[in-house]
Amino acid sequence: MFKIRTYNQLSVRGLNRFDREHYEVASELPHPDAFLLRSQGLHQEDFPATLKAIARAGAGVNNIPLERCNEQGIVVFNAPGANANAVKELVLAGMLLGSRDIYQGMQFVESLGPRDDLDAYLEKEKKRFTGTELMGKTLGVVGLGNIGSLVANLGLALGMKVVGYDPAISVEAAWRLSSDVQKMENLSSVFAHADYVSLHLPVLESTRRLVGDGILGGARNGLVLLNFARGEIVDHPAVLRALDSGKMHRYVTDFPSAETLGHPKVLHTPHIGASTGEAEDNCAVMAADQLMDFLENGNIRNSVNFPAIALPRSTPVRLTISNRNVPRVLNQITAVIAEHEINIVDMLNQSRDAVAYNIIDLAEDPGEDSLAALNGIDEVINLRLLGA
Ligand SMILES: NC(=O)C1=CN([C@@H]2O[C@H](COP(=O)(O)OP(=O)(O)OC[C@H]3O[C@@H](n4cnc5c(N)ncnc54)[C@H](O)[C@@H]3O)[C@@H](O)[C@H]2O)C=CC1
Ligand SMILES: O=C(O)C(=O)COP(=O)(O)O
Repeated sequence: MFKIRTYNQLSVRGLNRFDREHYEVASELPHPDAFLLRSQGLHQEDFPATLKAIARAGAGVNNIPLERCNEQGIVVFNAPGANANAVKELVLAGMLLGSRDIYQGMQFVESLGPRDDLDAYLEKEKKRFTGTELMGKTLGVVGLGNIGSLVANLGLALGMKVVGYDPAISVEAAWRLSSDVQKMENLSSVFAHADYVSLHLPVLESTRRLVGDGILGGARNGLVLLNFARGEIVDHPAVLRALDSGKMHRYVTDFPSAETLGHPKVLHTPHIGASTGEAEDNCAVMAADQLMDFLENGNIRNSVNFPAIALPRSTPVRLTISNRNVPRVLNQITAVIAEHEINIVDMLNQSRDAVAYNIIDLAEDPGEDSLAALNGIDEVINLRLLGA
């Protein structure tokens, strides 16, 4: 029986992927094999010794202490692309909120009590809410991954000119991207060319407060900045300065902060980019399927800290071993197995940065002694014996 501890609201369709004969799935579950979660912050959380994997039913993994997971051999999965369309559609709403005074106009209408001259009054006052059109303007997209590539193509469909910047664009994202998207060499060029800039990059040490005074100083006047990525990517005091000076027209963000709340030119949504039924289903189903394949077969798909690896089962006895990625560990592993006179039927070894991972199908059960010897190899982080 595998135990999955859940956090946050997860789609029932995703949770139903786990067959309850073999999986116990609940919040507050002791001795879990895996966590399944959305934005729950884990940085302050101790990990139980039983924990083997964490599946993030979403894209961003800044809520998970990856360094600690690497040290403890915990495999972290995410669900790339599963909520991308939901975010793209909210960005469209954000662009319209930034170009037309929809929100302010609605607030104005709501503030009116019943009055006989309502029509005449609205016709007189509507000049306060004149906006601009998206067509013909330039959209800059920073980060052209699963979400950014959809947003860039959307901009073209709206009749915008689109420029983009991504220093490490993946081959799949490049295939998705229209050739009409103009490539920029750096972040400053995006801001120098664009009327609207939409951020779709992860928060990393290198991207924290990336959008600050320097970048904003070189931006086009009247910039609308859209942040549906993470609040930490933007230097909020710098954004407020740009709004107050008139350099920036609107800041539209899915990440409310104490600094930006209450500013009349900031439009906040409560981190709902991925909050659609469809995205919640897609994310939870993808995360659950990846977890099950890992727990049952040791295969790894869409991990953010371990290599991608999958081997069809060739025998009922499978060993998986995580080790530090240094020379001669594989030799030691195969030597221990040979010393115990067990035949290796099939095996696969992959590495990623400081970690290596092995799937080894054996002709017979290895027994306690050989498992202890394998565990005793200095560089082995952890080991699992999977039955049929
Ligand atoms: N508002 C919400 O509810 C949601 C927010 N997000 C946020 O959006 C981010 C992006 O999501 P996806 O597109 O699915 O991720 P992704 O991994 O498919 O794409 C991210 C792209 O950013 C690029 N990148 C990295 N550093 C960069 C830099 N310094 N400048 C420009 N590009 C850079 C990467 O090369 C990659 O192509 C997530 O990391 C998450 O923080 C994601 C989903 C929902
Ligand atoms: O997928 C992401 O990175 C998100 O920000 C979505 O977060 P959520 O799953 O809605 O809490």
